[in-house]
Amino acid sequence: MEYTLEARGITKTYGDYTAISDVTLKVPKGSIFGLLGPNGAGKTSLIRIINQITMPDEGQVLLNGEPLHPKHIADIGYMPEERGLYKTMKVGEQCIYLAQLKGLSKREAKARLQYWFDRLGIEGWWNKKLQELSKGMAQKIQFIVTVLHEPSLLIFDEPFSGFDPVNADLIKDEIINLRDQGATIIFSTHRMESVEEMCDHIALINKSHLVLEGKLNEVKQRFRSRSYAVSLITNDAQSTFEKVPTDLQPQSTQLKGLDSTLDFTIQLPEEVTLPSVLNVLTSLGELVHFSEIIPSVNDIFIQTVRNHG
Ligand SMILES: Nc1ncnc2c1ncn2[C@@H]1O[C@H](COP(=O)(O)OP(=O)(O)OP(=O)(O)O)[C@@H](O)[C@H]1O
Repeated sequence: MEYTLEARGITKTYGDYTAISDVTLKVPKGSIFGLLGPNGAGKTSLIRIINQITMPDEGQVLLNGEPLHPKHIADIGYMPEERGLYKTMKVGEQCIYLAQLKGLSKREAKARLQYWFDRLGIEGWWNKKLQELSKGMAQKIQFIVTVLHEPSLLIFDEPFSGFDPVNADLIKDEIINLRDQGATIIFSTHRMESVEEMCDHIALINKSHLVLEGKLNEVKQRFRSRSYAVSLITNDAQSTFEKVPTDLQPQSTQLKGLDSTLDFTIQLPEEVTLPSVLNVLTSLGELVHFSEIIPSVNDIFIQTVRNHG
C-alpha cells in the first residue's frame, strides 16, 4: 500500500507539557482518515507539525515518502478550525492573493476560482468584503482557498462547524469528490456521525498517545462483542422476556404488552453458538428480527477513552 503521510515517533512538548508522545501512524493514499480524540488530546499539535507550523522535538514526518521539507507546503491544503482570512479585503482579491502564495499564477488562480465559485453557487460574492459574509459563507471561501491548488493531502479541522445541514452536505460531497479524484484527506472532528459516513481509516489520540488506529471496518471487527438485537412476537411479552435464559444477559428495550412485539438485546457468552440461541428464541415466539449490534464509532471512542482513563 502507498502512504501519502507517515508520522514516525513524533513527540512534541510545550515546556514541561507533552502534547504528543511517540506517535507513529500511516495515512494510506486516497483514504479519508479520521483523526479523533478528546479535547486537548494533541490532534491540532500533530496537524501543526504536519503543516510545518511547528517542529517536533523528536520523530519524523514523511510526505509521499520524502522527509517533510518547505517545498511540501504546496502539496498540503490545510483548513484550520480558526479560520484565518482578512476581514476587510474583498473576497475575489483575497482568494487570488492566497492562491498565488500557494504557487498559482494569477491567471490560473482566476480560472480555478471561477470554477469553484460557480460550483458552490457563490458567483455573486466576488466583490464583497469578507466582513460582509456570515460565518458559513466565509467558511465556503476558506474551503475553496484550501483546495484550490489541488494538493495531494488535504487536512480539514472540524470542516462542518458553522455550516447549516444543506451546506454541510454540500461540503461533505465535495470532500468525497476530491478523494475520488485522488487526494488524500485527513479530517479531525468531534462529529462521530461524519466519521461513520465518510472515513475509511481512523486514528484515536488520547492524552498525547496514539491508542487506536486502522481501517474503520477492521476496528469495528475488533470491537464486536457478540451482542444482538432481537424482536419476538408473542402473546405475553413480559412472561416471554422472563423465559430468555439469563446467561444471554437479556436487556429489554421495549415491552409492548399483549399480542405485540418484544424487543430486547442479548450478549452471547463465548461457549454459546448462534444456532443454539436461534433455537431458544424461536421456541419463545415468532422471531421477526435478529441482527448483530455493530459498535458505532461513538461507542468505540467512548470505550477506548474510558479504558485509557
Ligand atoms: N502553543 C502551546 N503552548 C502550550 N501548550 C499548548 C500549545 N498548544 C497546545 N497546547 C496544549 O497541548 C495539549 C494538546 O492541544 P491540542 O490543541 O493539540 O489538542 P486537540 O486534540 O486539538 O484538542 P481539541 O479537540 O480541543 O481541539 C493541550 O493540553 C493544550 O493546552
